[in-house]
Amino acid sequence: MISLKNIKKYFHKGSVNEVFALNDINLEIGEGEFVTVIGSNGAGKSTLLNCIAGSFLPDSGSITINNCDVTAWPEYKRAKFISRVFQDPLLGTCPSATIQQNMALAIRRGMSRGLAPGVKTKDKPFFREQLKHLGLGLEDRVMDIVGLLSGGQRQALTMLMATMVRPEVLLLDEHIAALDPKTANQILSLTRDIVAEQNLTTLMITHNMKHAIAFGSRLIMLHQGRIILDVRGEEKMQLTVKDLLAQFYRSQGEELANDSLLLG
Ligand SMILES: Nc1ncnc2c1ncn2[C@@H]1O[C@H](COP(=O)(O)OP(=O)(O)OP(=O)(O)O)[C@@H](O)[C@H]1O
Repeated sequence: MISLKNIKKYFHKGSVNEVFALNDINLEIGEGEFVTVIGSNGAGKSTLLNCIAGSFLPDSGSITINNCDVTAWPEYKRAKFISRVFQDPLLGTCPSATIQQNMALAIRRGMSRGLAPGVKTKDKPFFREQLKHLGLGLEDRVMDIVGLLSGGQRQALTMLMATMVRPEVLLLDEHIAALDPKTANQILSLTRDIVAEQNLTTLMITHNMKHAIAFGSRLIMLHQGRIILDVRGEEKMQLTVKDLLAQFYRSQGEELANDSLLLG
């Protein structure tokens, strides 16, 4: 479970370029909840994930994961709880190492790394079994250098590696945005299966409103650093892209109304 209380995050505070990226975020995410996160460019989506992951610390507020206050923890210390998959498939893997060397690193998540661990003979059948689940034939290519894989194959491997040791929290930062539509759908299905099998607490940023509605158990919309929509269950299932667009334009309209008030 994740709990964010009164999270505020500024960039360039006190300067003319000041940005209020997260404006008093309060969010409780229960164990196994799969939250899709939408919002316009600059709404604060990545900043929210960065604050949870510890990529940077909030200016105020607190973050707890499974009742452990991690607010002041640096990113590397939170890594024992959190796995993250980015838009760029290059970021989740070591491209110059083989598939099984990458998996050997992933299986040691949260443990002290020490010197290069190498691939243990006893782990090899497990790696092949895991790869087989992907249905991409990668189980027959364990000695291939990861840099040779296509973006989709690599992102599938990244998803596998991110969840081989069950994380308490899975953060997906537009993880399908760089893929063609067919591959994106395959990775989304894989995501849904892994999240369901392991009952993972998950946040997934997407710009695709259809995906935001179809996937996950809860949907939040951010606008100017605030949560302006938070729906789950039946209410989420009834949502349409039209509803989301209406909400989106309403938030933009309010902004215009405020501006006109100010200018008036
Ligand atoms: N490291 C940073 N330094 C300065 N400003 C930043 C930094 N990171 C984010 N911002 C600013 O904070 C605001 C929120 O950015 P963020 O990346 O969280 O938005 P987003 O919703 O993820 O947008 P997008 O959909 O375009 O990726 C933006 O105005 C952005 O310019």
